[in-house]
Amino acid sequence: MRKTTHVAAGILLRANGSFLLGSRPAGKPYAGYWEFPGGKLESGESELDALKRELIEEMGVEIMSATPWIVQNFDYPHASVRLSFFRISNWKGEITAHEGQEFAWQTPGKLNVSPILPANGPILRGLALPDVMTISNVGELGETAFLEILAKKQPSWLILREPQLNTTQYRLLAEKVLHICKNQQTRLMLHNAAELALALGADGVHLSAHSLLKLAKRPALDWVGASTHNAAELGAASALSLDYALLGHISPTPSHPDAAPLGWNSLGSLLKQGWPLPVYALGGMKHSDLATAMQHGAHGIALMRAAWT
Ligand SMILES: Nc1nc2c([nH]c(=O)n2[C@@H]2O[C@H](COP(=O)(O)OP(=O)(O)OP(=O)(O)O)[C@@H](O)[C@H]2O)c(=O)[nH]1
Ligand SMILES: [Mg+2]
Repeated sequence: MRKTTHVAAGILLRANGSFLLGSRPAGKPYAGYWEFPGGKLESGESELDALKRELIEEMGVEIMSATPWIVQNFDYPHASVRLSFFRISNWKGEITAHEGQEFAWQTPGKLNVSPILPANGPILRGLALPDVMTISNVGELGETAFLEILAKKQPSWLILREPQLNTTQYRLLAEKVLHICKNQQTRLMLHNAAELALALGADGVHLSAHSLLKLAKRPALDWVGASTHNAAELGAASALSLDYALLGHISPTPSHPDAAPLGWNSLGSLLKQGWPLPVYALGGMKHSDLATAMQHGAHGIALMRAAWT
């Protein structure tokens, strides 16, 4: 087996969600391809230390805070790389091309530069995911109240998970919810219902861990995510190239009164193993938990009760 080169790369993010790409300088492998600024770890260096050094060297930027994001392994003809991506929304210094590269701010889902480094293609989709994923709560709120709050709050993404409904009831609800979501540009993920999502034209499907483990291939929908509880299930979601995973439950929640919560430390150690997909902290989350979740390597938080109050 050949040696793996460890690389740290930084995603500079502006408040409007746009992110920075740089072109690789002449003389390097894949010159002219677009990438996230960063480079190889030197011996004994941590990923974050390497990233801080590279961003100063390559572009005169001092990182004020960065949170670990996803880890992508990729085999190039010239090297096998393990890329650890960080999200950076707080930095100091003028962005300056110290290596003759070009820089371009990009909008998720609407890239206007090319080509992109092959390892980066799959991860760019993750930048279109929201910090807060919302999960429906018709079960506790009742349908009328839920639909009203949905139209008022207009979340950017919604997972319609209502296990108390039978197939017919769920389909009827999904039709109403989809109508509201289309009007207000909320992306809608149906729960364990890939065929219904295709038939109705919903944005994707969200799988329970149980369904995830039974699947041999990714359902043919634009967006596919899954609920997970441990490394084996995160591994299954990664192997199917899913777009995101929810991981929980992290804090005590009335949804799982008997099961012990994972807690932030276990979430942190699980995510430190490095997964190629964004992971949301789920279970007993409040809006105020977002920063803690991100510091532990999560992409964001998934809210059920707290999303609708
Ligand atoms: N910086 C960076 N490297 C990436 C990305 N995606 C990706 O596949 N790589 C690969 O990771 C490796 C690290 O690249 P690098 O050339 O930036 O390393 P470096 O800054 O330390 O350069 P040097 O070795 O010339 O000093 C390359 O094989 C590159 O193709 C990315 O988004 N950013
Ligand atoms: Mg570099």
